[in-house]
Amino acid sequence: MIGRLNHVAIAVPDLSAATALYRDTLGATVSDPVPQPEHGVTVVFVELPNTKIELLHPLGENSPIAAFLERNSSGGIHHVCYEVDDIIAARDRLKEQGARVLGDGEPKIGAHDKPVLFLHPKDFVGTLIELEQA
Ligand SMILES: C[C@@H](C(=O)O)C(=O)SCCNC(=O)CCNC(=O)[C@H](O)C(C)(C)COP(=O)(O)OP(=O)(O)OC[C@H]1O[C@@H](n2cnc3c(N)ncnc32)[C@H](O)[C@@H]1OP(=O)(O)O
Ligand SMILES: [Co+2]
Repeated sequence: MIGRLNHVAIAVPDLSAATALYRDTLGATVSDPVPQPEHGVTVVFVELPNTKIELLHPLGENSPIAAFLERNSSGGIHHVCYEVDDIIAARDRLKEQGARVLGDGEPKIGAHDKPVLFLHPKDFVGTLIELEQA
Protein backbone atom coordinates (compact mmCIF):
# COMPACT_ATOMS: atom_id res chain seq x y z
CA MET A 1 0.00 0.00 0.00
CA ILE A 2 2.66 2.60 0.90
CA GLY A 3 4.81 3.84 -1.95
CA ARG A 4 7.62 6.35 -2.21
CA LEU A 5 9.19 8.20 0.70
CA ASN A 6 7.95 11.75 0.18
CA HIS A 7 9.86 13.44 3.01
CA VAL A 8 11.52 13.18 6.39
CA ALA A 9 10.59 16.00 8.78
CA ILE A 10 12.92 17.45 11.41
CA ALA A 11 11.55 19.68 14.16
CA VAL A 12 13.97 22.54 14.84
CA PRO A 13 14.18 25.16 17.61
CA ASP A 14 15.70 27.84 15.30
CA LEU A 15 14.45 27.76 11.71
CA SER A 16 16.96 30.22 10.23
CA ALA A 17 19.91 28.48 11.90
CA ALA A 18 18.71 25.07 10.66
CA THR A 19 18.16 26.48 7.15
CA ALA A 20 21.68 27.92 7.12
CA LEU A 21 23.07 24.58 8.26
CA TYR A 22 21.41 22.71 5.39
CA ARG A 23 22.20 25.43 2.81
CA ASP A 24 25.70 26.51 3.79
CA THR A 25 27.23 23.60 5.68
CA LEU A 26 25.55 20.69 3.89
CA GLY A 27 25.26 22.49 0.54
CA ALA A 28 21.60 21.69 -0.14
CA THR A 29 18.96 23.65 -2.04
CA VAL A 30 16.49 25.13 0.45
CA SER A 31 13.21 27.04 0.08
CA ASP A 32 12.07 30.18 1.82
CA PRO A 33 10.01 29.56 5.00
CA VAL A 34 6.38 28.68 4.17
CA PRO A 35 3.79 29.22 6.94
CA GLN A 36 1.23 26.39 7.18
CA PRO A 37 -1.33 27.83 9.62
CA GLU A 38 -3.68 24.85 9.15
CA HIS A 39 -0.91 22.61 10.49
CA GLY A 40 0.57 24.88 13.17
CA VAL A 41 4.03 24.87 11.63
CA THR A 42 6.34 26.92 9.40
CA VAL A 43 8.18 24.72 6.89
CA VAL A 44 11.45 25.04 4.98
CA PHE A 45 11.82 22.45 2.21
CA VAL A 46 15.24 20.98 1.55
CA GLU A 47 15.37 19.45 -1.94
CA LEU A 48 17.49 16.34 -2.32
CA PRO A 49 17.85 14.33 -5.54
CA ASN A 50 15.72 11.45 -4.25
CA THR A 51 13.50 12.97 -1.56
CA LYS A 52 12.87 16.05 0.57
CA ILE A 53 13.62 17.10 4.13
CA GLU A 54 11.08 19.32 5.89
CA LEU A 55 12.44 21.61 8.58
CA LEU A 56 9.53 22.31 10.95
CA HIS A 57 9.13 25.11 13.45
CA PRO A 58 6.05 25.75 15.62
CA LEU A 59 3.54 28.35 14.39
CA GLY A 60 0.73 29.73 16.58
CA GLU A 61 -0.57 28.81 20.01
CA ASN A 62 -1.41 25.12 19.65
CA SER A 63 1.32 23.74 17.45
CA PRO A 64 1.29 19.92 17.34
CA ILE A 65 5.10 19.97 17.47
CA ALA A 66 5.45 22.17 20.59
CA ALA A 67 5.55 19.31 23.11
CA PHE A 68 7.99 17.37 20.92
CA LEU A 69 10.41 20.34 20.88
CA GLU A 70 10.08 20.74 24.64
CA ARG A 71 11.18 17.12 25.02
CA ASN A 72 13.88 17.41 22.31
CA SER A 73 15.30 20.86 22.86
CA SER A 74 17.97 20.66 20.16
CA GLY A 75 15.45 19.30 17.62
CA GLY A 76 15.00 15.84 16.16
CA ILE A 77 13.38 13.68 13.50
CA HIS A 78 9.66 14.23 13.87
CA HIS A 79 7.94 12.17 11.15
CA VAL A 80 8.33 10.31 7.89
CA CYS A 81 5.89 10.77 5.00
CA TYR A 82 4.95 7.93 2.68
CA GLU A 83 2.93 8.34 -0.50
CA VAL A 84 -0.28 6.39 -1.09
CA ASP A 85 -2.41 6.26 -4.23
CA ASP A 86 -5.76 6.61 -2.47
CA ILE A 87 -5.70 8.23 0.96
CA ILE A 88 -9.30 7.37 1.86
CA ALA A 89 -8.80 3.69 1.00
CA ALA A 90 -5.53 3.71 2.98
CA ARG A 91 -7.21 5.36 5.98
CA ASP A 92 -10.10 2.89 6.01
CA ARG A 93 -7.80 -0.08 5.75
CA LEU A 94 -5.59 1.20 8.59
CA LYS A 95 -8.59 1.89 10.81
CA GLU A 96 -9.89 -1.64 10.18
CA GLN A 97 -6.52 -2.90 11.34
CA GLY A 98 -6.77 -0.89 14.56
CA ALA A 99 -4.32 1.91 13.80
CA ARG A 100 -5.15 5.35 15.23
CA VAL A 101 -5.61 8.07 12.63
CA LEU A 102 -4.92 11.44 14.29
CA GLY A 103 -7.22 14.47 14.38
CA ASP A 104 -10.76 14.04 13.11
CA GLY A 105 -9.67 11.39 10.61
CA GLU A 106 -10.38 13.62 7.61
CA PRO A 107 -7.41 14.47 5.35
CA LYS A 108 -6.13 18.06 5.40
CA ILE A 109 -4.33 19.70 2.51
CA GLY A 110 -0.61 19.39 3.23
CA ALA A 111 2.46 21.38 2.34
CA HIS A 112 2.50 20.04 -1.23
CA ASP A 113 -1.20 20.90 -1.84
CA LYS A 114 -2.21 17.25 -1.55
CA PRO A 115 -4.36 15.47 1.08
CA VAL A 116 -2.46 14.22 4.13
CA LEU A 117 -3.22 12.22 7.30
CA PHE A 118 -1.13 11.30 10.35
CA LEU A 119 -0.92 7.94 12.19
CA HIS A 120 -0.17 7.63 15.90
CA PRO A 121 3.53 6.97 16.62
CA LYS A 122 2.67 4.41 19.31
CA ASP A 123 1.01 2.23 16.65
CA PHE A 124 4.07 2.33 14.34
CA VAL A 125 7.13 1.40 16.41
CA GLY A 126 7.55 4.88 17.85
CA THR A 127 7.50 6.78 14.55
CA LEU A 128 4.88 9.36 13.58
CA ILE A 129 3.77 8.58 10.01
CA GLU A 130 2.28 11.06 7.56
CA LEU A 131 0.48 9.68 4.51
CA GLU A 132 0.24 11.89 1.43
CA GLN A 133 -1.89 11.12 -1.58
CA ALA A 134 0.49 10.88 -4.53
C1 LIG B 1 2.83 20.57 6.72
C2 LIG B 1 2.59 19.09 6.84
C3 LIG B 1 3.08 18.37 5.57
O1 LIG B 1 4.19 17.82 5.51
O2 LIG B 1 2.30 18.40 4.62
C4 LIG B 1 3.26 18.53 8.09
O3 LIG B 1 4.11 17.69 8.09
S1 LIG B 1 2.64 19.18 9.54
C5 LIG B 1 3.54 18.40 10.85
C6 LIG B 1 2.95 18.73 12.17
N1 LIG B 1 1.67 18.06 12.36
C7 LIG B 1 1.52 16.91 13.04
O4 LIG B 1 2.49 16.37 13.57
C8 LIG B 1 0.12 16.37 13.18
C9 LIG B 1 0.02 15.06 13.86
N2 LIG B 1 0.66 15.10 15.17
C10 LIG B 1 -0.01 15.12 16.33
O5 LIG B 1 -1.25 15.14 16.37
C11 LIG B 1 0.81 15.17 17.60
O6 LIG B 1 2.11 15.65 17.28
C12 LIG B 1 0.89 13.81 18.30
C13 LIG B 1 1.55 12.74 17.44
C14 LIG B 1 -0.48 13.33 18.76
C15 LIG B 1 1.79 13.97 19.55
O7 LIG B 1 1.42 15.09 20.26
P1 LIG B 1 2.07 15.43 21.66
O8 LIG B 1 3.55 15.32 21.57
O9 LIG B 1 1.48 16.74 22.12
O10 LIG B 1 1.42 14.26 22.51
P2 LIG B 1 1.92 13.56 23.80
O11 LIG B 1 2.87 14.47 24.53
O12 LIG B 1 0.69 13.10 24.48
O13 LIG B 1 2.72 12.30 23.24
C16 LIG B 1 2.20 11.00 23.28
C17 LIG B 1 3.36 10.04 23.13
O14 LIG B 1 3.81 10.06 21.77
C18 LIG B 1 5.19 10.39 21.70
N3 LIG B 1 5.42 11.24 20.52
C19 LIG B 1 4.91 12.47 20.33
N4 LIG B 1 5.30 12.95 19.16
C20 LIG B 1 6.09 12.01 18.60
C21 LIG B 1 6.80 11.94 17.38
N5 LIG B 1 6.78 12.93 16.52
N6 LIG B 1 7.50 10.83 17.12
C22 LIG B 1 7.53 9.79 18.02
N7 LIG B 1 6.85 9.81 19.18
C23 LIG B 1 6.15 10.91 19.48
C24 LIG B 1 5.46 11.10 23.01
O15 LIG B 1 6.82 11.00 23.35
C25 LIG B 1 4.58 10.38 23.97
O16 LIG B 1 5.19 9.18 24.35
P3 LIG B 1 5.34 8.71 25.88
O17 LIG B 1 3.92 8.64 26.37
O18 LIG B 1 6.01 7.39 25.80
O19 LIG B 1 6.13 9.78 26.54
CO1 LIG C 1 5.24 16.49 6.79
